[in-house]
Amino acid sequence: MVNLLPKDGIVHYYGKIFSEEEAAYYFEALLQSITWKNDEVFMFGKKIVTKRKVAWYGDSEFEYTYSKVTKKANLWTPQLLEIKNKVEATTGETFNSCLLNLYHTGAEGMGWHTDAEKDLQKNGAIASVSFGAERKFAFKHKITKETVNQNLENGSVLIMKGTTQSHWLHRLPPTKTVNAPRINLTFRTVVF
Ligand SMILES: O=C(O)CCC(=O)C(=O)O
Ligand SMILES: [Fe+2]
Repeated sequence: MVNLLPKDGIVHYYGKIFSEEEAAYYFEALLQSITWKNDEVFMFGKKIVTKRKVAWYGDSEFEYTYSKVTKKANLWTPQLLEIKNKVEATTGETFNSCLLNLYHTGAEGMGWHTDAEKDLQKNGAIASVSFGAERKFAFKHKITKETVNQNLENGSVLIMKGTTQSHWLHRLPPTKTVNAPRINLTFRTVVF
């Protein structure tokens, strides 16, 4: 499997692991069954409510601090467990929690960041599953500013592991060329 990063981390793109039918089914099922909430984050010291919707799920109703706001996870739904099982079987990694993001249109994205919150296992693998509109995902090296791009297809999975979060930022750039919605799931390992 080729590493998308030239150094300082490992990113594997598996491409589509779900068929078009499975991806369409999961997109609709997640849209309906997940308890979506507008995300509250701190930016420049001010609490802001994002347009993007989010939800946390996991093995237990643990509390999780993300961008300075503490949230409580929901317990896995049947579909989330099916998706998690498929991702674990494909990648050989295991996960105990998942952050879901719902981007209503290409106008919504996520700025440059790392997934290195203190509750996350250090250098643990993070699996990113995408359903719905295809979007560009970008990495930028913190020191050299090198960038790497990957289109995240409907029903695909991408893994970030090793020292990726220490050396590379990532983002989902907003785009004028996409109007359709997208659901992204990032499976993670939270340390209790
Ligand atoms: O939507 C995406 O593809 C990226 C999501 C992400 O980076 C995150 O939830 O930390
Ligand atoms: Fe992230």
